[in-house]
Amino acid sequence: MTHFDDDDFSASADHSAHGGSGKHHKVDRPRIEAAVREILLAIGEDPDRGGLQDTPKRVAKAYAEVFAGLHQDPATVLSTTFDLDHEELVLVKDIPFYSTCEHHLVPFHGVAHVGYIPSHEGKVTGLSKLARLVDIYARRPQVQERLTTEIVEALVTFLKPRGAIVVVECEHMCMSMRGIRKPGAKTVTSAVRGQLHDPATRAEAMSLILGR
Ligand SMILES: Nc1nc2c(ncn2[C@@H]2O[C@H](COP(=O)(O)OP(=O)(O)OP(=O)(O)O)[C@@H](O)[C@H]2O)c(=O)[nH]1
Ligand SMILES: [Zn+2]
Repeated sequence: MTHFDDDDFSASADHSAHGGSGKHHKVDRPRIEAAVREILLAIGEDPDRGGLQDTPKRVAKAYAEVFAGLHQDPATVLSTTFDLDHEELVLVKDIPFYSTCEHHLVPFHGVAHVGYIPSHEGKVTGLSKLARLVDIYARRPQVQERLTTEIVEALVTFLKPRGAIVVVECEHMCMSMRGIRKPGAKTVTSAVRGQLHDPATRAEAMSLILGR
């Protein structure tokens, strides 16, 4: 019998940018375990030696966590809103996160800065929800550009803000530990929407983001 990961994932997960199949599979741990055993054999290891015996199970458990975002719905996170009558920029910066490069399945990690100007009704969400939003999209096979866009689009869709900005700064392990081998190289991506396109507003947001 197929055993699926038993975490409480939403049935209405947003898969629009991930596979596009519309199917809502949860993480299939036995399948990961079998695949990891195959990889160990393929690299010339003995998956039955003491130190590796539990590795397929551990990797499956870790993948269920690392890719949990595939089965989480940003709508549920951003449904917590307050009428605070605040119509100026709200910015949570330096949100640390780990994601997985979809090209090499190794980590990329860094910080995200997430800001928005609430709608005229002053509808704001909880600050932690912005960090939760980052994790939902980071815990998927990703490229940094899409991660950045998906976060800003979720803000636009669910908060209907007057403007939104997302800046992401990352080091990609696929560029550090292998391939070109340039540890420390940082990739910066940004996405802006609405009033944040205005040069003065954008400059204010960027100075807050960069002013460490
Ligand atoms: N744009 C973008 N590229 C990424 C990201 N993560 C990894 N890459 C790049 O994806 C590319 C994949 O290139 P390929 O030539 O198909 O694969 P490769 O032979 O492993 O490439 P090298 O990393 O150059 O050794 C590399 O240039 C990576 O640096 C990302 O988030 N965004
Ligand atoms: Zn990579």
